[in-house]
Amino acid sequence: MEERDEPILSIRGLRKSFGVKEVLKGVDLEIYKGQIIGYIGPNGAGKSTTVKIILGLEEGYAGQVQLFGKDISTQSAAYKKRIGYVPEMADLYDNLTAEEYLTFIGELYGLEAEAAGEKAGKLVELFGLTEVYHSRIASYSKGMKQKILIISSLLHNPDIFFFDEPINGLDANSVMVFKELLAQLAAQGKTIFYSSHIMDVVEKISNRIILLHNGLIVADGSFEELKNTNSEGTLEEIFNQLTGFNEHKETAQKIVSAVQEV
Ligand SMILES: Nc1ncnc2c1ncn2[C@@H]1O[C@H](COP(=O)(O)OP(=O)(O)OP(=O)(O)O)[C@@H](O)[C@H]1O
Repeated sequence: MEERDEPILSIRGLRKSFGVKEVLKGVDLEIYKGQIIGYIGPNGAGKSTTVKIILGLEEGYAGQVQLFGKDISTQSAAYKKRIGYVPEMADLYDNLTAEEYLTFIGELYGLEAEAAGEKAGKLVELFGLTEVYHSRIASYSKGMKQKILIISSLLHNPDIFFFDEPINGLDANSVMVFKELLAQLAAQGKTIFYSSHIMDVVEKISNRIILLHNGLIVADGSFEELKNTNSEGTLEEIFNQLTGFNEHKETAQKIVSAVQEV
């Protein structure tokens, strides 16, 4: 068993407002090495905002965020080299080839150009992209671009990963590889923070699920634990229950009526 005394990520009383709108209203979290956290919540709940604060991309918050045992507001930016990040939407440098882009990213993370190129080449092959390695990213399909983002997050062998809808656009076989990759990375002691709306995937891959709703954590536990404390069966149903939503049929009917009007 891993030593679990020291959390790798610790968040206390995190609050964040945009104008008069308070998005995070006091989030408390302790995350340990080797955990796969499914971070879920309705649209606009504040999931990306939480991740951006941890990554140092969003300032002006109240509360404390410690990563790798130190407050992120006082430690040097070097801590970012221990983070792998797949954002939900990314501007890839479309005019570059994957080789150019990945070598560049590897260098940003402190790898030597040659080592970065070699590692990128190996990962590109394992992700089945060798044929297009020297083509411009602009010519890639959606799933191929997503694989490049995933490779970018892995290149520098980080200790913690933040994935935001990482399997967007991946085909079924690639999803299987990715899910297995998460399990094996976690078994190596890597920590994974996985934000997604695909409930059946979150249910299967996470060993801890955290539900953010109206700026607060309203559920935190393994899927089994959530099932025991809530009457419903699947994670989708637990999500509906905890966010107080049961109007999908009525809402769909109203949309159909609105579409058919005039
Ligand atoms: N830069 C910003 N300026 C103003 N409001 C913002 C900004 N960033 C986020 N917000 C607001 O904060 C709230 C939370 O946004 P956030 O992107 O964190 O939600 P989310 O849980 O990731 O949602 P989704 O599931 O839709 O991706 C939303 O109401 C959003 O409009």
